[in-house]
Amino acid sequence: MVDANNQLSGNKGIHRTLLNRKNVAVVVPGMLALCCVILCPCFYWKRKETTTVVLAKDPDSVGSLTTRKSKSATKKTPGSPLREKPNPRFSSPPRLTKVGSIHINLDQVVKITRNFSPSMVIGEGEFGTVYKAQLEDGRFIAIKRANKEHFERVKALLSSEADLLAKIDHRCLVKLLGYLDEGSECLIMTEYISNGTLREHLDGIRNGILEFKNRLEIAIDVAHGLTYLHIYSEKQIIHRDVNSSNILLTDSMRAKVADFGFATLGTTSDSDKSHVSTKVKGTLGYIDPVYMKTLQLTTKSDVYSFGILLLEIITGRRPLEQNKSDHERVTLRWLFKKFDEGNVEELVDPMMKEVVDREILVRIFILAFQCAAPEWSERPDMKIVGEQLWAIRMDYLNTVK
Ligand SMILES: Nc1ncnc2c1ncn2[C@@H]1O[C@H](COP(=O)(O)OP(=O)(O)OP(=O)(O)O)[C@@H](O)[C@H]1O
Repeated sequence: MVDANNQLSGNKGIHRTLLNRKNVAVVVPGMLALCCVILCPCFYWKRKETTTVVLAKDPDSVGSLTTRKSKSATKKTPGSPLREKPNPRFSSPPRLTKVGSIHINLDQVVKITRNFSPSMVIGEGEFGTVYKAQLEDGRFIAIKRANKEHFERVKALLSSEADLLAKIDHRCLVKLLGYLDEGSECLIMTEYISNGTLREHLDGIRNGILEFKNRLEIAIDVAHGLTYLHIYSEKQIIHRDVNSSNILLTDSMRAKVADFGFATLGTTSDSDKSHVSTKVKGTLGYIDPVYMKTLQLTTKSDVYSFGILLLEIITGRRPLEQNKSDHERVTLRWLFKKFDEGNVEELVDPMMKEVVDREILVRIFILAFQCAAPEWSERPDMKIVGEQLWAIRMDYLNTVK
């Protein structure tokens, strides 16, 4: 709660500074969102082991979205040609036992995970344990197994995750391979991504320190993955939990967006609705303040989270730095203040070895601040963000030739 207050009230100061400078607008309506945090009965905070604070995952809301018109809504995201032609495969909800490209029964899963042996565990999430296993054809897969505690609720979450994952196919998004709901087991199987999470790399606990070029390319991959979800997938999908622990890296340092447990369908191209109304979910520090305040969700909420992620990628700092002094705790606020004072180079992750051209850094910071702007209308679409990052990457490569 204290952290939320800091995050939100800190952002208010940024608002003032930006308005003064007539620069990029980065305003987060701190007090209103703070009131929302305090008063809104629809959500509560939960502390994860990692010290990241997340909002409670509430499977009760799965599939129960309501829609209404927004006064402050931005333009409707254009529908993609793909969305105009419904895919008959998904015209009705997929039969969950048949979702994905591998068909495997529980006995086979038990066999390849050695009866869910602890030695096969590669991760623990809030709602399940993740195992690495090898199929008979040699492929490695990740298997998320629903916790037995609150099983029915967790099952609903995994089923929703599988349902959404079944609709997507993009190299920057983790691919669903199978889903199994049998007796007291509920399992979701995805491609195995071998090189850990982005956060682990930023923390330097994987091999080596991320080079600047890699950081840019990771950001571009995430932007492409989100662009696909927002405008090219069969139905618009809003991820709602873009954060550095949900970005998985391959051995060749390509990024894939994972963890669709909070993801939800957005508006349809033939609808006049500009947003969906739904309970607040996400990871504290990355959640769009407009969404927190209004409970209205659009793709621009993912854009906000992406802006926070981009700052994290360049600076190495978490959105909320619990152990820093008050004025440094909310990274967005602190970074903007420093940026505004003209200190740009010193904001870059100190672990990074390269010296990056100031102009390149300025462009990235401005883009990130724009993504995290206070109003939806001030935030660019993910597609534009990806294009701008790509242009920055090209210019960066020219400076190091
Ligand atoms: N497809 C995958 N390939 C490789 N590792 C994975 C894969 N999916 C998950 N993991 C590992 O398992 C960990 C837990 O993943 P999971 O999605 O369950 O939880 P989380 O994102 O860390 O937290 P939460 O579910 O509570 O938001 C990840 O941090 C990652 O290290």
